[in-house]
Amino acid sequence: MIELSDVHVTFNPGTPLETKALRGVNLNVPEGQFLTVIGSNGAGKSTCLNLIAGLCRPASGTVAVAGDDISDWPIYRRSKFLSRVFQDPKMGTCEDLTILENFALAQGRTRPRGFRMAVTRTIKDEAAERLKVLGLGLENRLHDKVGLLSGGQRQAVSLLMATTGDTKVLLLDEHTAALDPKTAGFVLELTQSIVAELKLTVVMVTHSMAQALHVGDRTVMFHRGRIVTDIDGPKRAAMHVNDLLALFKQEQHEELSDDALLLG
Ligand SMILES: Nc1ncnc2c1ncn2[C@@H]1O[C@H](COP(=O)(O)OP(=O)(O)OP(=O)(O)O)[C@@H](O)[C@H]1O
Repeated sequence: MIELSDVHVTFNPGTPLETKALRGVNLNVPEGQFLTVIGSNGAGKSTCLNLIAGLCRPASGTVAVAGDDISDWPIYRRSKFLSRVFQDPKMGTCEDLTILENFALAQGRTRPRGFRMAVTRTIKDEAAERLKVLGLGLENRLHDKVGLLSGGQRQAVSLLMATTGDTKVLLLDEHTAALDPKTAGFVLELTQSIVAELKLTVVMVTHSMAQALHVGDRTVMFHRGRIVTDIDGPKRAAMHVNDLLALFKQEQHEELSDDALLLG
């Protein structure tokens, strides 16, 4: 479904600030797979998501989705099948618009020439139906401004909005990191149930090694712009957080500082 072939991304090339953020990344994420991505600070995780989302372009190599080389596609063209949820709950929603208006906006996401924000009865019914599943009573607050919601409520709404329409690929950029543990657990469970229901292909960046191992089907670890570990199946199922940490140290021949990765 998602295929990165020998991708290199370099920021500020040819200047003293040159940074090789991705250095020959090969990654094939099959349709329906839930991939978790972990790595130390500056390893290239966000750059990888940016590359798939179209926020940066490869210096060389290709990015393909469903067999199409999308390396040069503009963001709006990708948004027809791809969406993203960020760490900051404020990033996924417009606080000055109501919950319903935000849903209408999400529906318009797939249209290339600007968005239409017409709130039709269908959108209202769909929004209410999907919000009801959250069990937060938000289906009765369709006309409340999103700015009134808590961070967790807002992130749950962001997730619903990101998975409206024809979304096939979901990119999660540490989307539970800014939430308290209980709310993070709720949003993560919601994520897993939506992904299973809609059979989405997912790339989730996390700093939590436990989350990386226990959520999804496969885990890759980035270090200095390269994928250094790629585990799935029984090997991954039998692995504990400490094993993953040991594997990282073995791959890198170096010690990790405690703040580079969260062990919990
Ligand atoms: N827009 C940019 N301009 C210049 N350098 C950048 C830019 N974006 C990222 N970088 C650099 O590229 C490297 C990879 O950054 P990236 O954000 O992908 O890492 P990360 O693994 O997501 O790290 P973190 O966990 O700290 O968010 C880093 O050295 C970073 O400073």
